[in-house]
Amino acid sequence: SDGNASRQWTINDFEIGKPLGKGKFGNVYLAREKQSKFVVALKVLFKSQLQHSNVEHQLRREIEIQAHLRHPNILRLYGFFYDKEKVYLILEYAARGELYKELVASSHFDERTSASYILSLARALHYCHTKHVIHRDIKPENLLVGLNGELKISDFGWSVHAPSNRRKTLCGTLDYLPPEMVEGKEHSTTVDNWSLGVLTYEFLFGGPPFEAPDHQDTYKRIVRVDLRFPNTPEVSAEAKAFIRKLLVKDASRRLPLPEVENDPWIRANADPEL
Ligand SMILES: O=C(O)Cn1ncc2ncnc(NCCc3cnc(NC(=O)Nc4cccc(Cl)c4)s3)c21
Repeated sequence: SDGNASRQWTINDFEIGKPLGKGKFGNVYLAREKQSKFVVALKVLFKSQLQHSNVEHQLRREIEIQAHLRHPNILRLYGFFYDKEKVYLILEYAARGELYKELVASSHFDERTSASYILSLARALHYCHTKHVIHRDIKPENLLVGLNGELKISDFGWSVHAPSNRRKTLCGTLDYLPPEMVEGKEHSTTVDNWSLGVLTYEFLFGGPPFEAPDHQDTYKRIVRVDLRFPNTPEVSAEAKAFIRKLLVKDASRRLPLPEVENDPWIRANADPEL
């Protein structure tokens, strides 16, 4: 309930468990709130590093945005607290960790698994877009898996309100960015539609579509929409047709997210229980 979100937590309210992951700004630990015995993930961020990288405003925006998002496929940010040198994010615990590890372990997903994940993602992103929130950083590392295999979009550290021309300092990979963002132009919610297409390709083929030895080559392949499909693994024509509906240079012509569930490939392959 929101009653808890606003109370002042301290680190002494939690028992800290095993580290779940190591990040650029700090680590994530399994933790349990002592009174309620509620299990969470606790991300510990060092203020010094946040200040050094000048991202405090981004963190504040993330906390603000996440406070208003409630969806089964969006990882909850229950609240935060801080002490002299650290900021702590109280996060929903995703018991099966990063989807990325499963993708690497199996090299690629089959069409039913891929379509089911993509449908969940489309619904979560459409929910964000109805609240004028663009995630902007949809990639396997930001997708977590819950106890029952359900997908959770996480890390709204790069999200903004639409429309935006806020530069995404291209420190990370360009692979998931649409042409309008790599070109630094104004962009809107449909940047996430593009990323959904990149992700579909990566689930099915094991790597992103515009991968290249260096930034410049990736940049060129994205702005030219230089999309090629390898002959292996074997992928259906319907899957390729679905990807082509999202990887469209003209942002206004990308498949709208509410129409994803009516796509023939999604209908034929996504788990109807979703
Ligand atoms: O820990 C792992 O590696 C994987 N793992 N495994 C299970 C699990 N369950 C829950 N969460 C996990 N990880 C944290 C996911 C995040 C959610 N939201 C974030 N936000 C953020 O980092 N914001 C942020 C940071 C620094 C600067 C700025 Cl500007 C913004 S990180 C889990």
